[in-house]
Amino acid sequence: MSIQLKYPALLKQGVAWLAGAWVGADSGATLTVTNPATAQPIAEVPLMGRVETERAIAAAAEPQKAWRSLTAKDRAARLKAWFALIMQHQDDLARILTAEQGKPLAEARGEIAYGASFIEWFAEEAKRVYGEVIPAPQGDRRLLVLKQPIGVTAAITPWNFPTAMITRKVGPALAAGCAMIVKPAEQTPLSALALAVLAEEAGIPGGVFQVITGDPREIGGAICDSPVVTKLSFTGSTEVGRILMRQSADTIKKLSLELGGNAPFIVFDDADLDAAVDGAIASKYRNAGQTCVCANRLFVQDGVFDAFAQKLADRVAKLEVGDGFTDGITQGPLIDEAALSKVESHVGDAIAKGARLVSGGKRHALGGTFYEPTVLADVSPDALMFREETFGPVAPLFRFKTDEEVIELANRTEFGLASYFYSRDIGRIWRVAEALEYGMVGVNTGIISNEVAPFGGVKQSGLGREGSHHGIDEYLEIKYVAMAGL
Ligand SMILES: NC(=O)c1ccc[n+]([C@@H]2O[C@H](COP(=O)([O-])OP(=O)(O)OC[C@H]3O[C@@H](n4cnc5c(N)ncnc54)[C@H](O)[C@@H]3O)[C@@H](O)[C@H]2O)c1
Ligand SMILES: O=CCCC(=O)O
Repeated sequence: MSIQLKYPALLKQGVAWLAGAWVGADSGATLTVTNPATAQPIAEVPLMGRVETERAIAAAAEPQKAWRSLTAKDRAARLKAWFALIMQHQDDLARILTAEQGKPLAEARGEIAYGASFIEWFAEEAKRVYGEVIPAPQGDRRLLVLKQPIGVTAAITPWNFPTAMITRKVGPALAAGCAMIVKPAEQTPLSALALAVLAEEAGIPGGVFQVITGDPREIGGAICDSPVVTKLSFTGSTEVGRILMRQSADTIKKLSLELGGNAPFIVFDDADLDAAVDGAIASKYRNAGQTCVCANRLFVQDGVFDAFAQKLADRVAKLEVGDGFTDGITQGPLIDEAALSKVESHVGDAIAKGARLVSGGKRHALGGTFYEPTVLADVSPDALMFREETFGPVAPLFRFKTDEEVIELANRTEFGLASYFYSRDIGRIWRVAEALEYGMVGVNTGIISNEVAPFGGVKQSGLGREGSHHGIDEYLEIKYVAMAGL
């Protein structure tokens, strides 16, 4: 299938970006990347493993030293050049993203701009890595705090945001003076490789940014085992996050883990219901519900439950499902058959436990991995979708009566990534925002992500923060220098 690019060099076939060269796997083996909307193959990428990963790690060590020796201003200039190239090729990058991931083209364009914003933001932050001078307890001393790059780093990223989940890591890593090896998800490596094409054009040295594709266990194992890699940043499921954390124990690697969520979306009876419906549509159905910060459980207060359910169903009926390349489409396919089966089983389980189907509820007539945008009412807290991320276009509505009850329900999960609520009572807003055990809280909004704010979770949703001025600290070590005898 041809993706029809203005700049066809962005679509790499059979090669990955290792040690400043476009190379295949040693074995010559490849993985096929398919379009989830059509099940048609798009491209082949190398099936690399441990040996190629070890080569990439070795190839990063010396270039990282040279990169960290550049002035922050010089690193910032290369990152800004990269940002400009990404935005110049926004349309092509969006087409590659839609082809391999399935999201509607308009959403893919949005992801490219969102992804690029992390490169621009951290280009600026590179120049603001300040140290400290601490007042000393002895007169002959001066106590200094320096911040230095942590060294060679690695990133393992998911398929749901094939561009932004990479740039949110590479931006701060390179700004801080680190090198980074990226392993994208098997389903969506083409966006990562396209970023590498533009990084090379922006003058980012080959060993400083590398993209290797292939076997997750082998590549992840080699990264975790390596004492040269001092930091691993992972975005993906909590299950794989746990594996990587265990594997990183022997080398005491610094970790950033952006893991799964189970976001509550609470509508109180004093909410602006139309605004709450807008927020629910944005939060729940973006990327067909395949977002770690997607509303997973919608709690609606008794007095407005039926009105909210009706308004939401009316809006859901207007969503257009189809191939992301078709004009007007607002919901693409799910990524694969496993994702579709999970959604089906969650819906079946909720209905078996007493939920009422308001709209949707089955595979879409288009076939493939398309699923109807779905609303379920009066879902029981015993349902699977109360405990697990559904990761699909299903809005389960749970009924509640009091603030205390909903806060307990919202916090009854091991996850703690994003949460949302709608209310116009300022006292309630403060109380609920403080009581929610989540890393992020959206008040009267369903969209909270941007490059200037700290993104991340508490509990088993992960460790560390990405974006904002905090994001660069994940790639810096603090060094204390005591200067005595002055
Ligand atoms: N918190 C966040 O910022 C955030 C963002 C996006 C997605 N997510 C989460 O990611 C999940 C969906 O993404 P997914 O299905 O791609 O997750 P996943 O954990 O299956 O895969 C993520 C990445 O890990 C790799 N991987 C899988 N097994 C591995 C192993 N044993 N060793 C090393 N690498 C391995 C995959 O190849 C992929 O690159 C959801 O749970 C979602 O909530 C979280
Ligand atoms: O899926 C997780 C990332 C989504 C976001 O950055 O808003």
